Amino acid sequence: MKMLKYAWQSDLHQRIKLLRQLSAHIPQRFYSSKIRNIGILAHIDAGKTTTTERMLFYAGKTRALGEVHRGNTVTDYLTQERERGITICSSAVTFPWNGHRINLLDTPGHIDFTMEVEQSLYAVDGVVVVLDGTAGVEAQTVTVWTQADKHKLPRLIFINKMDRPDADFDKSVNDLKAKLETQPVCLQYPVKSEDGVLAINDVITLERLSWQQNDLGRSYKKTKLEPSDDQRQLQERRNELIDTLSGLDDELADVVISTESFDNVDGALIERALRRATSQQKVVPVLLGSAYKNVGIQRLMDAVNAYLPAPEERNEIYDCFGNEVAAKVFKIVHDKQRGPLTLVRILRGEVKRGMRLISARGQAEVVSKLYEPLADEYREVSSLQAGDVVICAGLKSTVTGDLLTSSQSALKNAQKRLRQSLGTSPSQDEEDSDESDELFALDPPVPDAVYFCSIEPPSISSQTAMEQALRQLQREDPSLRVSYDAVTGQTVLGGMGELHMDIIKSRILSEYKIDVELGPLQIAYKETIESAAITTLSVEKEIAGSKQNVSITLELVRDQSELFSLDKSPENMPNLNTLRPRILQVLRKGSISALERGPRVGGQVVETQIRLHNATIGRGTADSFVMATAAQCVQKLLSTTGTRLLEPIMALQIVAPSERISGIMADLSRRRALINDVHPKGDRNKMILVNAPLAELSGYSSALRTISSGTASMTMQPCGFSSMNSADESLAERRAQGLE
Ligand SMILES: Nc1nc2c(ncn2[C@@H]2O[C@H](COP(=O)(O)OP(=O)(O)OP(=O)(O)O)[C@@H](O)[C@H]2O)c(=O)[nH]1
Repeated sequence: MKMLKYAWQSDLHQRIKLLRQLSAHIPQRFYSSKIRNIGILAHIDAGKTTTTERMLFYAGKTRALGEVHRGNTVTDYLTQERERGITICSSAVTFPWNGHRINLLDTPGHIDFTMEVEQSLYAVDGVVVVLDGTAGVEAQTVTVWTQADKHKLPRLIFINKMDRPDADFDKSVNDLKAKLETQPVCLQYPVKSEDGVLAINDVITLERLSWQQNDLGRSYKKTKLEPSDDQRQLQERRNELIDTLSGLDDELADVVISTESFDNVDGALIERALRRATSQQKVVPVLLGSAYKNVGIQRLMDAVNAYLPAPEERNEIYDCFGNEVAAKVFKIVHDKQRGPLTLVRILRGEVKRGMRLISARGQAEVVSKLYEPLADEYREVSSLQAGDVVICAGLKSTVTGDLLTSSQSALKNAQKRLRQSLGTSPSQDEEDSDESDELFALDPPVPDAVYFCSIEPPSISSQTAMEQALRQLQREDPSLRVSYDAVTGQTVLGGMGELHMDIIKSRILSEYKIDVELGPLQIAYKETIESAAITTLSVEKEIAGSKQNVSITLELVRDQSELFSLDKSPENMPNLNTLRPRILQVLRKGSISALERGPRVGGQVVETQIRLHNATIGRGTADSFVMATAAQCVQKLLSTTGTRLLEPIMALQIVAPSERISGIMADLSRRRALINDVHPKGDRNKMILVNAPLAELSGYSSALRTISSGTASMTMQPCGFSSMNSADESLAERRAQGLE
């Protein structure tokens, strides 16, 4: 079975063997219009894994149909995934289809793993978004859609679960327009027989497609529709499709104008126009089916070949790199013998063995070896081209999400061109890494941690090994935060949720053989100052016979534009002008480090700017002393001025029968929730859109089940941080101290 599971496999050979199936292994001469690198994205439980299973089956890659509820699917291969019936880490499968090779990444739909989805998008050229036909566009659909937007990825929609009696195709299509503001073009419509069996009317061919169930949907019948109301309606829909496309495509428009009729437009011409319009993201083709009942999957695969772009067709957003090398790290895997292997999608240029690559963060690395995963062996190669996915050995500090280029100047030039194309003004301080990162905007944003917990090794002797494991895991998964609490002496993990932490724990056990203990999960509050404050700290010490002397004046102000700035008032400028850039960097680093842990609950201090008024540094004073004094000065300011707590807020979408709504709302109001909207959803249901503090939502899904007698469904995702009243703050503080 050919598949790629690049997340947790410890055996290098196995991993490479599987990796070869991603597009990288296609030698340049075959590497062409016949490859499709696609991602499959959806809200949790929409049916991605079931759809992928069918694709593998019909492509002849598996002999039996895997089912999520039986725990025997190909892509959900981890014990945790199979037990829980959900996808946790991206996995990729490859299969041939009608002379093409489709490399498909199945991504997690659970909110804890949004970062995983984000990384995968750097490796694909197009996306299939799966909707649950009974639910339409859901919360996580909007999230993944926005991610695909950011990557400018052409998309297809597959409206799944159309076998279910409560599925509503038109509602899902309307949702696409209303909630995703996209232009869907329906290539198919559902038809159901009297006994509820799903078939599909094909708009382009005017055929009815009916799947045979005695061969698990391997074959399907195409019947030309005889003149009838159905046929006329479908013809009208075909005309509408041509009309829409001819407004977007010159070739089609020319034919329509010259023949003065829609009837003479053949299917191939429509498909070509559709391909161009999809690639340019002017339209999104919509298909439908039922993965579970084996209906419609082959046509979805046909559509992937027909309408989603080949790698070579989708590079324009990386034009800012010209002919220079640009490559994106989308996954790091660790191998015991060979160390970190970096999976890279080459966006522009050619990556060569021995090449020096620079990350957008300014770190230089040398690619010691370059592998093209080919045939049954991974094969060392000397170079690979744009569009390929390759494995680089030797990159030591690169992290998932890094952008690599061939030189600092290539990076700067690309940044300049990107700025121009984005229409943003040049940075005043080109050296300021925070700012250039922001301008470059090619790094995936790392979501804020909303939970944290302590992590302890089984014995002191395995502390170093645990720290090493965490460092490696962090390179792979930037949404995992690791810090050290100097007060308790504990290592602290920050992350996206309970599942995220659980997975980290089980990875440390399975991959590093350390049985770590996690402390209770706690909410990751942030802190912010209430009002501006200024202070001067002068420290003088003798260390190893050398006199250390620093006097520094810092101010804290409420401002989230920059973390650190210079007070450029006339009285301070003469002093600041005497400070070397290196010393400024040291002062900056030291004072910013103190914002990592606020005085109240150890939360990150945000929306706070440190302003340097002046600094006097004695001759021979060590940088480390300057840095520590700057940090101390900020700590002093924070504890004297005091901070307010900010708590993580979750956005919830709750759907329940109308008669249950009042009970749910009453419960929500006890949870300090803010109801944003309540609107009808279908004939019998209502949807509540609400923001509520994470602290009030512990065990909420089971509470909701009880209140609604199991009739309500819910999604939630982090939507920012909000201030709290004093009573809630004190409660949070007591909880953080373990007093509640
Ligand atoms: N009736 C019906 N059920 C389906 C269909 N497709 C999937 N399901 C069921 O829906 C549930 C979720 O399916 P999955 O394939 O795991 O969904 P997913 O999107 O991969 O879920 P995550 O990976 O956890 O995000 C399973 O119980 C499937 O059997 C369908 O077409 N019709």
